[in-house]
Amino acid sequence: MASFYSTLNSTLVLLRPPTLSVRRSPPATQLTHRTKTQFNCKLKSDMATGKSKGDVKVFDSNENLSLSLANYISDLSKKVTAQKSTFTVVFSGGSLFKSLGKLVEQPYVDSIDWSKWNVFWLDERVVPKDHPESNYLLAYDNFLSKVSIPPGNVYAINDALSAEGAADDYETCLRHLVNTGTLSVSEASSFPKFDLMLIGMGPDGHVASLFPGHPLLEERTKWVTYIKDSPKPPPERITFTFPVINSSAHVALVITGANKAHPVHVALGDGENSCMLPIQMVSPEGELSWFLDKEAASKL
Ligand SMILES: O=C(O)[C@H](O)[C@@H](O)[C@H](O)[C@H](O)COP(=O)(O)O
Repeated sequence: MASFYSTLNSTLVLLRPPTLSVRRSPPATQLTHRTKTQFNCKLKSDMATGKSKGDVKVFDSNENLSLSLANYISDLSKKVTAQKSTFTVVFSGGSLFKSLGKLVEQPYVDSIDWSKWNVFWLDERVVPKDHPESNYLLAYDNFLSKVSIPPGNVYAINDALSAEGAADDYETCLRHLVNTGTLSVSEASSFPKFDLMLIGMGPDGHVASLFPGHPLLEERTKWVTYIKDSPKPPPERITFTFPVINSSAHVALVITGANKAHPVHVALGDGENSCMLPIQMVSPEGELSWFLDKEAASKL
C-alpha cells in the first residue's frame, strides 16, 4: 500500500479541448447495511449506468494544466461573486497545490476578488496545523500565504480535538455558516452546496479520505466524518462525505501522474476493477470537470 503514495512529477501542454459534455446522473441509491465488499460491489451495479463523465481536459504540460485551471477558477469566481457575496471553495491536500501554481501568479492574483472567498478543507489530517502532514499547512504555504483572503474566511480544523471531536466541530461550523447564509444548501439533497470543490485522487482511486472498500463510503447522513484507520498515512483524518461532495455546484478533479492511470481508466474509460472505486462515486448535481495530465490519461 505504501508504494501507492509516492508522487510522480509530470511535465504538463494542452493536448486537446474538452471532449465530453456534462450529464446528470440519478441520486445514489440508499443502501442498507452490508459487508464492505458486498456494499461496494452492490454500488457498482446500482450506480454504473447513470455515471456522469463530465468535461474532460488532458494536458501534456504542467504549465498548461495549471493555466487552464487558473482560468477556470478565476472565471468561476467572477461569475459567482457577481451573483452573491460569497464564493465557497473546498481544497483537498496532496499534489493539487502544484497544479494551483498559476492561480497565485499574475494576472490572477491581482484580478480575483479574494475578499469574497471562503475556504474549506475536503479532508484534513488530525495533526497540529504546523505539522508537516497538515493539509492546512500545505494550503497555507502554497496558496493562502500568497493571496488576500480574510483570515476569518478560512475554516481550518480545530487541531486541539480528537478525530471524532474535530469532525463534529467542523460539521457544526458548516451548519452555522448555512444558518448565517454564507454557505448555500442544495434544494435537491438538503446537504451544503459548495460553489467549487478542487479534488485530487490517490493511486488507489480514493478521494477526500474516502478509501476503496471502507465503510465510510456508505455514509449518507453526516456532513463531516472521521477515520482512524486510513490506509494512507497519517491514519487519523476528518473528511467530507459523499452526499456533501455530490451536492456541489462545481467539482474539479485534478489528477496528475502515471500512478493514477488505472483508476482514471476505470472511471472514464473501459478499465475494470472488481468493485466501485471512490472516484467513480463522484457525481455532483452541478458541473464535473476533469483536469488530467497525459500520464494520468495514458490508458484512455
Ligand atoms: O489528505 C490527503 O491525503 C488528501 O486530501 C488526499 O485525498 C489527496 O487529495 C489524494 O490522496 C491525492 O493526493 P496526491 O495528489 O498527492 O496523490
